Formats: sequence, structure tokens, C-alpha cells
Amino acid sequence: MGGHTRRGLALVRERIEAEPDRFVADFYTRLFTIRPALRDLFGATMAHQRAALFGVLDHVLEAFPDTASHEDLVALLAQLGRDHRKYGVAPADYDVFCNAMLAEISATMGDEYDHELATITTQALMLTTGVMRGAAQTAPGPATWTARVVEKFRMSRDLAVVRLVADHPPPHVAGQYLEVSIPQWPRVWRHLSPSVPPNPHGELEFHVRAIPGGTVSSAIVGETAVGDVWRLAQSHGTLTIDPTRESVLVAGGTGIAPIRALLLQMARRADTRPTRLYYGTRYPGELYEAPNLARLAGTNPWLSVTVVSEKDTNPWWLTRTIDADALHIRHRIGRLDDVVGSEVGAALDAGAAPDTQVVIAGSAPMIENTRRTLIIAGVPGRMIDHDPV
Ligand SMILES: NC(=O)C1=CN([C@@H]2O[C@H](COP(=O)(O)OP(=O)(O)OC[C@H]3O[C@@H](n4cnc5c(N)ncnc54)[C@H](O)[C@@H]3O)[C@@H](O)[C@H]2O)C=CC1
Repeated sequence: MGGHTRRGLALVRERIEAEPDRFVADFYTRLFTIRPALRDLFGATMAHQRAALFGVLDHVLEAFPDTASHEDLVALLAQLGRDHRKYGVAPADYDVFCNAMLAEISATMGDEYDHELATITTQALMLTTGVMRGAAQTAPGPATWTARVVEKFRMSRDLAVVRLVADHPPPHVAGQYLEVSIPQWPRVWRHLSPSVPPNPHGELEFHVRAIPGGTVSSAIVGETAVGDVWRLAQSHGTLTIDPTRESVLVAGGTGIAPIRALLLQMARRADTRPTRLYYGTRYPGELYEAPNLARLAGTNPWLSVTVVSEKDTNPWWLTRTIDADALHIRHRIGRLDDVVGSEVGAALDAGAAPDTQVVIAGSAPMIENTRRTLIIAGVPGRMIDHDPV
């Protein structure tokens, strides 16, 4: 595609980026004025929606002029289209969306929006909505599934484990996360990783920490009760274990959920390679999964478990304790990335297999720091897997 397309769309991005909040707010006002029913598809707070919309629009305008990147762009938009099925977006809504967006861009650009700029912007947005609509229409299976809460455990003041049974198990593989919506916040979707592999009974378990100021996570920890019906949608994520390699798995806090699902999946195989798990929290009393993991290691000799806590004692509000010696697992004190970096580095120095696979799950800063520390310790970056941060 020509340089004029690149320059034209770069100008559009520049004008939109000058006032992104106003642009997105005015766009949604325009959209809901044209088709008021669309407002009902979104949850009460649209902050996340607004940021996501801006991110995608910016990405489309940047990637569209580069035809070499169209394959990736189309794959991303198709995924987005499938994801939007859960909101109940109808095919005709995509035309309304496209027209409202073009009108908002035109209003923002003013006199600069000439015929040529209008043509290329229209092409970019027609590609966007066309791919999304097509992928949504051809996606197999239902857009959402339901699951009923059958058990809930409060592990600490801000952490809960919730067990559910789905009518029909949503398609996913161990290590992936699902889009989840709870009755207390209908139409608001969050990502949660089941901590058990998919099974024919539709049993699911999620681990949730209430984020300070968080709406959905706080409602799950504080209000979710047996009998609640949750909605589940698309699965995402590519965390997998290569069964031919040794592995090191690193889980920070509730990041243990997808890692536990992978471990349970690995336990079904007869030929699982040696696996070292590092499971870290801030305080020893937060290591709620330690007993389960110790039991798993007790019956699966390929697994060794090290739990790591930043502090060696609990604050007053944590009453749970763990006795690592009694569980026959190791307990190290320190930040997770420091402990993993020094132990994996020492193992490599002592001749450990350099093609060991590493899988990390946890918060974005924890993933980034652990990845960096491991690369410095000598682990090739291509051997380190984690979900996008
Ligand atoms: N609930 C779920 O299904 C899943 C949750 N996650 C994510 O996992 C995270 C878990 O959070 P919390 O339970 O609050 O655990 P947390 O953020 O308190 O972290 C616990 C562990 O991570 C380490 N850590 C924390 N910050 C670090 C940093 N900046 N650099 C290096 N290490 C660091 C700590 O040393 C500790 O071992 C959340 O961000 C959540 O989104 C990831 C996958 C699935």
C-alpha cells in the first residue's frame, strides 16, 4: 500500500491521540444515539471497553498500510469478532459501528478530512468490521455457556476458590483462561483460568483475589454464593507443556490456577519429564495451594515443589500457616523472581538441560521480572512461555 495511505492514517492517529478520551466518549455517544439498544449490550462501567476500543483502533490504523502484516491483523480482528458474540452484537450492528466511527473521525479531523483520507479510512474500517462480522457469523458452537456455583471457599480475607459445574463444558484446554461474567456484574467480562483440566462432568474451579477497588473480583470474593449462575465465553491463551522436555513452572499468587491445571493434565501421562514448580506469595499463610501440590508431588515422582514467600511470618489478619517440612516440600524466602533466577541459574551451572521449558503465570510485573531474571541466568528467551502481559 502506498506511502500516502501510511501518511494519511498516521495523521488520523495523531489527531485522535491528541484527545483519546474525548474521541472515544464522543464516539460512544454517537453510536448510542444512532442505535440506543446497543447501550444495553455493555456493562454499567465502560472504562475497560473504552481503553480496549482505542487500543484496537490505533492498532488497525497503524497496521493497515503495511500489507505484510495483514495476516496477523485479520487473525486479531477475527478473534475480536468471535469475542464480541458474547455481548449479543448482531451482524447489522457492525455497519452502525463503522458509520459512527467514520463520522467521529470526520468530525475530529475537520477540514483535513479530504476525499482521499476518507477513502482510505473507510477501507481500513470496512476491513475491521467485515472481518469481525464474518468471524462472528462463522464461529462454531454457542457464544456463551452457563455454570452453577456448587462450592466456595474463602482462603483469606481477599482470596476465594470457587467451584462450578457447567451444563456443557466450554471448549478449552488446560492452561487457558476463559471469559467469565457473574450475576452481580452482568455484561462485564473478566479473564479467569480454570485450575482443573477440562473434564466430561463440566467441573470448573477458579481462584480469585479481590483487587483493591476491583468490582468483579471483590464481588466474587465477598458475594458469590452457592447457586449463582455464571456465564462463560471464549477461551484464550497458549500455555502448554512440551512433554518431551524437562520443565520449570513458576506461579505467582492466583497464577497457580492455570499452572495447577497443567500439572493435573501432566499427571495423566505416563511419560512426564522432570518438572520443578515454584509457587510464590507474599506471606507464608497465602500459600493455600501448598497442601494440594504436596499431595500431587507425593504421588508423581517427576514433580518437585518449592514454595516461596517474600516474608517468613504472617501479618495479623492471616491465620493459616503452612508447615513445608511436614508437607515434604521446600520453602524459600524471597521475591519469586529472585529465588527462581538464582536456583535455575545454579542448576544450569551444574549441568541442567539447557532446553528446559519455562512457563510463568502471575501478574504482569512478576512475569516481566521473572522472564528477565531467567534470561540473565542463561535460559534462552524462546524457551520461556507466558500469556501476553
Ligand atoms: N486468577 C487467575 O485465574 C489468574 C490470575 N493471574 C494473575 O496472577 C496475579 C496474581 O496476583 P496475586 O495473587 O495478587 O499475587 P501477587 O501479585 O501478590 O504475587 C505473588 C507472587 O509474585 C511475586 N511478585 C509480585 N510482584 C512481583 C514483581 N514485581 N516482580 C517479581 N515477582 C513479583 C511475589 O514475590 C509472590 O511470590 C494477578 O495479576 C492475576 O491477574 C494469572 C493467571 C490466572
